[in-house]
Amino acid sequence: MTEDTCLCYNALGGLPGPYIKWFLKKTGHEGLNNLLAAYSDKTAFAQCTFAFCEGKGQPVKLFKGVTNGTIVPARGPPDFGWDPIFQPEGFQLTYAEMESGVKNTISHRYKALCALRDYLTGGGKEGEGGVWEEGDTNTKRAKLV
Ligand SMILES: O=c1nc[nH]c2c1ncn2[C@H]1C[C@H](O)[C@@H](COP(=O)(O)OP(=O)(O)OP(=O)(O)O)O1
Repeated sequence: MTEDTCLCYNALGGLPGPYIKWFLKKTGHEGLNNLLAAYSDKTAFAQCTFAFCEGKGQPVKLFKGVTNGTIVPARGPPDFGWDPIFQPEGFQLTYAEMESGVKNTISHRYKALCALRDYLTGGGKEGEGGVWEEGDTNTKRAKLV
């Protein structure tokens, strides 16, 4: 099982997406805001994907969770990733300003894990906002969609 997290700006067609780790490292929170300076659309979505394979020759299954939000100037403790610049839809707080107990009930990772949990416990194809689909057994790395 493996996991990957993307932060996708709608104005940029989904970028930085899986490259967010390196954009964050090189440009910081301010740079991540500046990327959108030329666009009025500041919306973005956070996506988490767990890839799970039962064994050799078995299909890779992808469990995805998406949380929509807006990119804002950094607010809150700068302890974790891009949490200070992501304000989820329906909230006045950034991920960083929220109690972790609140973030953990709305986050992209929570939704992906719900989908994985539902699959492993024999639940339906859709969890609490998360979905799963089959990947490609021939790829060494799970394909992110
Ligand atoms: O909920 C989150 N809230 C804010 N930031 C977050 C979150 N979740 C991951 N992050 C950060 C860590 C890393 O800068 C980037 C991609 O995460 P992620 O793909 O899991 O990176 P990683 O450290 O596991 O590295 P790698 O994929 O090369 O194994 O976003």
